[in-house]
Amino acid sequence: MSNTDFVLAIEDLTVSFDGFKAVDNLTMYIDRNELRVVIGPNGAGKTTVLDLICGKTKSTNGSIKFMNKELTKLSEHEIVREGVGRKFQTPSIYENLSVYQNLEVSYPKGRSVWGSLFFKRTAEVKEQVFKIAEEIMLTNFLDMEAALLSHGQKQWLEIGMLLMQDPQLLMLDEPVAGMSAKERDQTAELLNKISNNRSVLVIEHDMEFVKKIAHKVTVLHQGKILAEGPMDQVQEDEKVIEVYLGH
Ligand SMILES: Nc1ncnc2c1ncn2[C@@H]1O[C@H](COP(=O)(O)OP(=O)(O)OP(=O)(O)O)[C@@H](O)[C@H]1O
Repeated sequence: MSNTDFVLAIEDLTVSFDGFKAVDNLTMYIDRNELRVVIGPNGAGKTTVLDLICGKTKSTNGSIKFMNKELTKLSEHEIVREGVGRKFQTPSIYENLSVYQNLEVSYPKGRSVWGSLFFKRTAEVKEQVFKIAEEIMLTNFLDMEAALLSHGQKQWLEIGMLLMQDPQLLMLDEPVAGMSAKERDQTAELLNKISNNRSVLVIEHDMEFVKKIAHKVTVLHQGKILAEGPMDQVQEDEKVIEVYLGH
């Protein structure tokens, strides 16, 4: 396909594990600043789609273009460098470092235009740490050891660590699992803010949360798209009710 304005263009994507197609000829497009949620029953292929985008799993067939660049041939590290960030379900923060230090170590090395001018870089990193800490609601916790944060705060910190790299696409697998109702609301606000200037792709089972964040919803079933559109439209879809929402 020729160049497009989509941040992510997935076309005819298939991955087969010993003949079993976990993702089957999938085509989907994500716009700039779009917040897309992928829903669907267990085993539908949702996590596998994220694994394929971030290069953890290699496709059998098809194309994944991120800002018009083909990702399927790149390594996981190269894909991160292109600007794709992924958060897994379990937080992978440094428990014995402070919130500040966790954010600081996540700043990409060599990003600074000042190169070896150490003091300039330090100021630049610091500014970014404070900006992100405010975004993830942890300004008052910067000196706290990460181990002492609540479960929800740890999840936000990990989102913040990804934001330090300024990805153009952020992918999150069940970001509110295990969170309190208040933390879920705050996470919805956070993701809405984040998608003001980047695209976000979320897998989620919590439909109340999905309603609060999704611009559009893609329903996966047996590796294929069952339905796609705004949440209020998708939740009225008979096929979707039958295989997923009605359960
Ligand atoms: N590396 C692999 N090797 C073999 N089969 C796999 C592999 N990864 C995923 N699968 C299979 O592919 C199917 C899709 O799994 P996937 O984890 O993507 O589903 P999911 O929609 O994320 O489900 P859940 O909601 O339970 O997380 C499952 O049947 C799974 O067993």
